Amino acid sequence: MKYEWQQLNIPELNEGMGSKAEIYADSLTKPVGSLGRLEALAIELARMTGELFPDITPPGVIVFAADHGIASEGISAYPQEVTSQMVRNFLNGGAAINVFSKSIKAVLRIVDIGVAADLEEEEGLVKKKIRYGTANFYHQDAMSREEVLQAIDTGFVEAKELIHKGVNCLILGEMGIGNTTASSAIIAAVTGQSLTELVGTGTGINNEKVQYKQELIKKSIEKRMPKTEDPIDVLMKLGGLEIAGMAGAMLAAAAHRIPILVDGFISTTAALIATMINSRASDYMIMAHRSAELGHQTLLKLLDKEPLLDLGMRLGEGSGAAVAFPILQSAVLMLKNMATFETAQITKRMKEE
Ligand SMILES: Cc1cc2ncn([C@H]3O[C@H](COP(=O)(O)O)[C@@H](O)[C@H]3O)c2cc1C
Ligand SMILES: O=C(O)c1cccnc1
Repeated sequence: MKYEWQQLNIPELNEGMGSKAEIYADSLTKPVGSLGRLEALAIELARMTGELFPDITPPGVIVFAADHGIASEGISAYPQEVTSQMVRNFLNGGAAINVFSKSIKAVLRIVDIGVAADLEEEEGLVKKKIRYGTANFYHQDAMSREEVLQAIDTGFVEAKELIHKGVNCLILGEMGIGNTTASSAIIAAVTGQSLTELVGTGTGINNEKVQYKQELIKKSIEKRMPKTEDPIDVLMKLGGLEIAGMAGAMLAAAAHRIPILVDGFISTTAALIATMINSRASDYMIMAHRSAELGHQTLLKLLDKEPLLDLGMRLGEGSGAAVAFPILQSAVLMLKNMATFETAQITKRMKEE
């Protein structure tokens, strides 16, 4: 054991605080249960943080960028260079995640964990490149075992730093052309679920290409033979560096009782990996939205998690989670700032016969 996250002690949920939040929510000036899922969220957040009125601001958004060798098989609607071009866009403030991060006053970090191009020093760019993209997993392992460990650790350290700076809720995002292919492959390898339920259109490929993508993943899994129960082996065989980084960051958040707002298909794949590394990590995850990417539905069912939103989004970058953050904040403020029946002198619910 070389890395902190390999022997992580993730605290149990604080059930006592959850019960307190439940009782307190019923004392607020509204019919019992009338704020629906917001009430459940307030209880979940109390369990996670161990506080009745947790402060989940400021949120932190870490976008990990990395390339995928499998992109050379033509499984994306966009070419590989879009990854590095989008990193520049993130740094210039022009991407969707910039806009949404700003509106929730998030601390935003962009991490080059494996882009297949040299990026110039620039303010806001965290340069932690482990390699210039993964290898094409149809022909060879995506990376070495040590590179997987380094990538997870990079995410872990990055998230820990943000948490020490005061970030109280964590959103992970990614940029990496070809990463829906890596994600579908990972989920198929781990769950054995049929590829027809896991492979979608990603950035917008046609049906013929989707079939080719399925076939390519099937053959690659047969060739690489990832060890189903070993998340490190799965990442080593299939990639990618940004998925490993996101998983590491999730582990850091869980260890610090920081709620994780999970974005779409790629983020949830990282959530699956983090949960395989440490099953308690899942206790600290709230699924922000249902991505329109086909496999996300299947994955959410497997993880037994219900997302907050369903807006037909299929972007990644952490965008859906950033859009969902105000819902979490509403849940916190409901509990913290509403009057109780007692303080507002309102007559309580009648007893039924
Ligand atoms: C301009 C642009 C911005 C993006 N932002 C996120 N993605 C998303 O699309 C990619 C995955 O889809 P596929 O597997 O089909 O390549 C990832 O980079 C993901 O973050 C983008 C894709 C593009 C083209
Ligand atoms: O849901 C996602 O994360 C997603 C979907 C399609 C393309 N990129 C990301």
